[in-house]
Amino acid sequence: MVLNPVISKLAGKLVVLASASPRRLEILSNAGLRFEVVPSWFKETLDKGLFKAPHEYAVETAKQKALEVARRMPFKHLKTPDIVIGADTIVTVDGMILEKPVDKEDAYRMLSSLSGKEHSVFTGVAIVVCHEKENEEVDYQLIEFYEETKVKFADLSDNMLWEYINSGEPMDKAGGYGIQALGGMLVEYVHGDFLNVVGFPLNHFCKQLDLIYNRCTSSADQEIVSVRLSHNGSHATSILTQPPPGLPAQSSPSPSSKAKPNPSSSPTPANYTHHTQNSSSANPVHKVKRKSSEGEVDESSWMLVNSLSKHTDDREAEFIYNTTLPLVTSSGQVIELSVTEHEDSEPKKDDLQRIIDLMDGFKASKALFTASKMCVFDLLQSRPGLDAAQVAQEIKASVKGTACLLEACVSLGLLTSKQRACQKSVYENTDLSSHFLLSDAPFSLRGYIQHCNDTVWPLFSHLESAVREGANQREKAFGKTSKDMFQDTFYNSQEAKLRFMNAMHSIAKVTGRAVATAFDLSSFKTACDLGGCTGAMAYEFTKAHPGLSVTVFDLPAVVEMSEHFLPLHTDNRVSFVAGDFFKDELPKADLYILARILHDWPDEKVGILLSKIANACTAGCGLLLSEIFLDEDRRGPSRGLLQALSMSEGKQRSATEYGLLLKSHGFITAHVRHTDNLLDAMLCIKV
Ligand SMILES: C[S@@+](CC[C@H](N)C(=O)[O-])C[C@H]1O[C@@H](n2cnc3c(N)ncnc32)[C@H](O)[C@@H]1O
Repeated sequence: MVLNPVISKLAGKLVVLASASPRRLEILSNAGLRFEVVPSWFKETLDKGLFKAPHEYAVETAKQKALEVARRMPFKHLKTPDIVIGADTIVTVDGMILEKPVDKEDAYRMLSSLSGKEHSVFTGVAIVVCHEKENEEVDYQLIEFYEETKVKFADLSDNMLWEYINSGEPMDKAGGYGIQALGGMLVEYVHGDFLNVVGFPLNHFCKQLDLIYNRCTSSADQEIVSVRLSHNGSHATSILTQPPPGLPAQSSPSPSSKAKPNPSSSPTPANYTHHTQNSSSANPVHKVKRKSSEGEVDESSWMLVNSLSKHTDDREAEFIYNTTLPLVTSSGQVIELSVTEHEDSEPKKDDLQRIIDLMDGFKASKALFTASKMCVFDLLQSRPGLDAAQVAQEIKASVKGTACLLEACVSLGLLTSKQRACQKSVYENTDLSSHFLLSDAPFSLRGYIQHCNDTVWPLFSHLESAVREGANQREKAFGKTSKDMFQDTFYNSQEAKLRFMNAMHSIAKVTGRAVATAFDLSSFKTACDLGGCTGAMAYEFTKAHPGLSVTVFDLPAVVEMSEHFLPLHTDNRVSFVAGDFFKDELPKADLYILARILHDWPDEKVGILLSKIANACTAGCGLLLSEIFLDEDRRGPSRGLLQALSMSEGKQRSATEYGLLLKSHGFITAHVRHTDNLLDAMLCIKV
């Protein structure tokens, strides 16, 4: 009997259901589970077209719902739940996903498409297990799965359909029917879990809980370690309760950890590889096994918590190590994890390539910077098909050097080359260069590339000193002492200022739309973009929100140059005000935007700025923060962590760290979005 031991393990834990569905509530309370209901604020607007299979959409929605509540509760409810359960039910028929009907006509369309046919009901479920750490940070461990049930509807006449629709029952139900009530009369048969159709796959859920709480060591014993899973150059992060026998933990064990070093085995480092294949099993599982010099370790050693199949690009996955558990979960792949130890094996080809790529990274960057600075991409856009000698003549460079640069750019995917009959290669831009490297492309990153070359590169060439001294290297890099990064480095000459503004402009144009559309801002009428620079971000906000006017507030040196960056069609809903946001009065607005501002400053300065914003705000005002949010365990993204290496007074922070800073000034985090663009975003509300 699975159920009771599971339920009793949850006694005394704060279990939260991130759903307002009365049916889910009933199913779980009938099972004896004690929980709180905190409906998720996550808007179910994921683009269905982005998912390969319908269940992936349901699982992702469930995950986002649960994570939103798990992240909100410590701030809004001032308590951290032990587990948060999110679920999303969808109906699919003929390749279409049906959710809740918006009106009666929609219900009719849905129900008539189901009439006389078999359809699938998928419920995606996400269980977020929260581990609160001493420093108030919370680690989230995610278990996700789905259940599919097949349902066949009888042939339904229009009369029957309308009678059912007029009963009002379809309106809040996925697919427009409720099998547990009147809708049961429409159903000819059900194959699979009936409760899954009602809205929650109780049996599958209990099996998952059983695996977490009954068959694995207590969550308090879990040791979070990071392992790199190498598979075609990909990586994964794993959560282990303790390391496999013979394998040392990669972070120091907690006092309660049962991990013991195995003296007979070789020490670090270890390589992990995983292999994936599709499982034909109706109840898909992830199998994981370890190979080492001591032979294969029982498959029962590992429990996979998160589906690798979801992360086809960077294949992030989480594992819990456990000595007794067979295998777990979730969506359709069999994964085999092999562990080998360095002393016994040759380095893998992938690993070698990865190290070489890292070693050569700076050469690739510099080749890109140089080709961009010498206008190679602009030239080949206006005159495609030039050979090296012709390019050399145009860019006033040696033929030999130009040929090397062009060939390097081809190898980096920035140019293509074709051999002419005379054996000469001719060059053209690739789509990548045409999108991002031309001076006049809408998403041109040329300004930012120039900033990287002229400002970031010199700073990085003094990285060792920066690391030794823990101080910025602007004096070494630029030969001048500087107290204020903006006034003394970026704005100390007209040329430097324009270069910096160009860099900000190009990044804001590329990232602006994703930030501006990350949240529903329809309740705000006036916004102030603090440190809004050229106004590029502000224009994206006014484009995305027709009812919004934005005041760009920046230093006088910047505002006086803003007209150089006006878009072709000027927008009179964007205006500029000059001032210093640490000293001057801030323009009044309903919404304050801080895009790529706070990372430049230490907590103390951030405190000054936030208290000025808080004073300017009344309850209900918004603060939209956009930055690179570090992962909560500070293991990524490397873009943010690498940027921190050349930063001076400022620092990179996680969403939780930003949330806490904002909370101390009366702002409650309402939503966090990890956009698939360069910047993440957080919307906070003043209470
Ligand atoms: C890293 S840039 C970000 C620009 C813009 N928000 C974006 O996302 O593209 C920082 C901006 O803050 C402005 N800034 C720095 N110190 C300031 C101050 N004390 N008062 C007003 N603006 C300031 C800079 O001039 C610059 O435009």
